[in-house]
Amino acid sequence: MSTDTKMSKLKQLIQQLPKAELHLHIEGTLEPELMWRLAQKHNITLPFASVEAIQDAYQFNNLQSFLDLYYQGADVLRDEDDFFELMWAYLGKCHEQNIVHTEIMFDPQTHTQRGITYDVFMPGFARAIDKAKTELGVSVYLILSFLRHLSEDNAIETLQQAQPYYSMITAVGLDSAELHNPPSKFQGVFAQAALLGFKLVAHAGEEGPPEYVWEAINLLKVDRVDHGVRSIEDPKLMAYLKQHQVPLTVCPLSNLKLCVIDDMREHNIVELLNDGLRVMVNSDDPSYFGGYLNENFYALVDKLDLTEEDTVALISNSISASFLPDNDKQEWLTRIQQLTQTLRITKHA
Ligand SMILES: Nc1ncnc2[nH]cnc12
Ligand SMILES: [Zn+2]
Repeated sequence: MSTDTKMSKLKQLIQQLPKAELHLHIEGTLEPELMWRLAQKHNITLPFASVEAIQDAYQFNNLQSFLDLYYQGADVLRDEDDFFELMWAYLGKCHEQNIVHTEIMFDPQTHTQRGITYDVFMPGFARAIDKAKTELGVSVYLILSFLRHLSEDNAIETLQQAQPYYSMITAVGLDSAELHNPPSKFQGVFAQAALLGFKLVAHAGEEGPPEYVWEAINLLKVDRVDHGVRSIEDPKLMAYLKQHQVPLTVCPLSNLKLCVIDDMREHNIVELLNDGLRVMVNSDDPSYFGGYLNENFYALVDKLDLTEEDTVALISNSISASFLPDNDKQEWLTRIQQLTQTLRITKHA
């Protein structure tokens, strides 16, 4: 079989296998077309002359340069229908890409800080999630994510304001500008969230040092680390992550777009996988980074010679590292194995 045929068969396998996505910011799925349409709907003047000009502005040199545009973009989200449309568009993508389960982060403070309350965005999200469950068969958990450039007191207030919606929320998370905002700053609010029964995740080791990953584990007691790619700089941390099978929700196109790496060929995801860590592929902010989940996988096939075995392991990890109940995980893992046998590219004797 030629290399091209093998690569295209692998891409078919990626498309066809059921997958979970565990690191996705709903505000990061706002496509330029929807941003443009909502700006017109609400009479908002954008600093862009056209949809193409928005797209052209998506050139970043670090996390902060992206965050500036991302928070500005989110300003077009004003009423319940806007949040419905945003969520519904992403869940339609999930259906197209065979993402059967997704654990979605949302940033309440991005909205409450501009006077948009939980009573606006949560019902919009709920409507889209219910519709996707019945019409598309996509299952959704929500992760309330705190903005780490704001204070811990503000995070505590944000957690309290969410109280009427606790039953819709599975976990809390930590995102935004990582450097100079270490996990230790949020120890109190994470302890409160744990007492309330929420699962815990935090971005760490994206731009920040391995020390931040240690803090997320030891001080915040997270169940998963978002990104975590800089863990590779600390052998003791690598050994810990392997021993405890702490999931790292890795986002290849994001790392490339935000200059965490200079070239996809340098990405360490396959190395982390081969070192025995529980890593999987995610899209982070697909509208801004040039691709949804499958496009992230395709980039690895094209640039990192991803094998069939690696692919199946990454996809299986997306299920096993999810917050789904164990019996659901088992069903999906069995389904992945069965389908892999049927669709097998490399035939073994
Ligand atoms: N990649 C990322 N890192 C930190 N905060 C984010 N918010 C949205 N995407 C993010
Ligand atoms: Zn992220």
